[in-house]
Amino acid sequence: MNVLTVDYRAPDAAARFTESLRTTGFGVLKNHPIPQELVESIYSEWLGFFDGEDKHQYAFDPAKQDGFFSTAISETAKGHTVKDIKEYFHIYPWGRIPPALSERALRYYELANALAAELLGWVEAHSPAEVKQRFSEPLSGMIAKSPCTLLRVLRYPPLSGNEPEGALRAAAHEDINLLTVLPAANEPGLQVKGSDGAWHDVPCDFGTLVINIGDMLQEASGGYYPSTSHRVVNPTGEGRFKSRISLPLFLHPRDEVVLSERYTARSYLDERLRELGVKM
Ligand SMILES: O=C(O)CCC(=O)C(=O)O
Ligand SMILES: [Fe+2]
Repeated sequence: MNVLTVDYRAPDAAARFTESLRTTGFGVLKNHPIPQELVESIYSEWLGFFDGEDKHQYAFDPAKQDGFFSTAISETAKGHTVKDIKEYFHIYPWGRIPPALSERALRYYELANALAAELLGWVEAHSPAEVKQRFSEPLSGMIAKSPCTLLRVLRYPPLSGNEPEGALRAAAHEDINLLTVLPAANEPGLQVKGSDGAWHDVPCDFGTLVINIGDMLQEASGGYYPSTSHRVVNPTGEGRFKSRISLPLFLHPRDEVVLSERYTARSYLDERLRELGVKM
């Protein structure tokens, strides 16, 4: 398992980054264009939000899927029975966002979206012809102006010691979407499963960006790009008393985008949300 950390400004960045995605499902970027002070201020203002009571006024809307998902209702990963130890807020530009937190979150949403479009261009340019011809349109076009792209602010609370047996911060899962952009979190814990079946720490130097393939890109590429299992393990030692904040942007194609002969983006997503138990 070799998740590469690639310098965004290096001349061979696109090729090396795409190679890392193809072999591991993950790639890490340093010297990327997302300002670290923006990420850090989002972490700190949302930590305050999760620590307060206001969040309960934003209870998630089962139809629209925006808003606050408490630890009591947060998802159970596909194939698992215990809930993850996490709470989170789903941000869509058209959805509810606490007014005091909206400016930075939306700025991040825009910047990370633009970077994701560029990275999808890298992926496409470095795909073999037989993979490229499966794409119903350019990958970057699939996400352009998509109202379905979701920014999730996640807060993994400190551990109380009363967690259910076997519960993890995030149980092993694959992401549903095309591509995920995830700034390194404020605490470690993210692991990816190798083809050897073992769990490996994803490089998480603060300031880097982690990018991973989701199921929709695996589907659209006929399996050429793997959507690999990953998880967030529980901290030990001093880390048990700390919250972990992370900020994945899940790049989702517009509903009508054709992923494969079997699925559009919408039909694929609906199937997966029903499996997660967060949609009827
Ligand atoms: O918190 C993390 O580092 C990863 C979160 C994740 O994998 C997810 O929400 O899909
Ligand atoms: Fe994930």
